[in-house]
Amino acid sequence: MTHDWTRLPGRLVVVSGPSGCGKSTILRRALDDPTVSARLSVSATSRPPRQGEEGGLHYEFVSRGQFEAARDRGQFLEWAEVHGNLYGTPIAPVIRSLEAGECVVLEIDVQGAAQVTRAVPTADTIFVTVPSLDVLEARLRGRGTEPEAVVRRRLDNARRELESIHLYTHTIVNDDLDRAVSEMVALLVGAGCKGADRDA
Ligand SMILES: Nc1nc2c(ncn2[C@@H]2O[C@H](COP(=O)(O)OP(=O)(O)O)[C@@H](O)[C@H]2O)c(=O)[nH]1
Ligand SMILES: Nc1ncnc2c1ncn2[C@@H]1O[C@H](COP(=O)(O)OP(=O)(O)O)[C@@H](O)[C@H]1O
Repeated sequence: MTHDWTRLPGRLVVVSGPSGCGKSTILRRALDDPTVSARLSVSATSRPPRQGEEGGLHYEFVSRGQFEAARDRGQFLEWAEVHGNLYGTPIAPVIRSLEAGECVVLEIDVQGAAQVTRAVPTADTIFVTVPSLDVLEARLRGRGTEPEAVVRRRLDNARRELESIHLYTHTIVNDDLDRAVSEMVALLVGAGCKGADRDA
């Protein structure tokens, strides 16, 4: 499916960063800010749900077979295998939002981000990083959502993901959370994702 993305009035923003850097925490707070108006795209994944994760809200949880069938029908804007699981952005809701002039945020990995920027060169890209790999390790372990082998795999991948940081137009170092959230809010507003409480 090819689309003329430049014709769509909405804005597309891509956010990436290694597992445990804090991108979900920052985005949850930034998207709640009244000066921001944006919708977080819900990805499909073959990863099993973590405790507390809800299908349709955090992800659409599907089997590997269901994911591959949807991918082969062209239903994803981008997709990638990350830490051994498949993840993809359903294309139809993104187009609907962009046609309606809305702002859509994709929280996706570096491989997916490269696919999106090839298809939609006008997309804004934000990389969330951490002050050091030790901090990343502490956050990932502190979150307590993954078994040891999965934590190790995610830390190994983090080194490779950090090599792509220069491909992004903006970077946020998530040291102090409040500051990182303020920076995300400013970048989203700057990208055109303005809420009603923001002057035009
Ligand atoms: N390419 C791609 N990556 C995704 C998508 N959804 C999530 N991801 C990425 O997959 C990675 C793992 O996500 P997840 O298992 O939720 O772990 P987390 O990053 O520790 O919260 C992260 O880098 C996400 O940004 C998607 O639709 N496409
Ligand atoms: N600035 C910060 N300082 C300390 N802990 C943080 C900070 N930002 C996030 N965290 C914590 O780090 C862990 C990983 O954050 P999360 O948002 O799940 O990361 P990601 O979505 O990038 O995998 C969570 O337990 C979160 O509460």
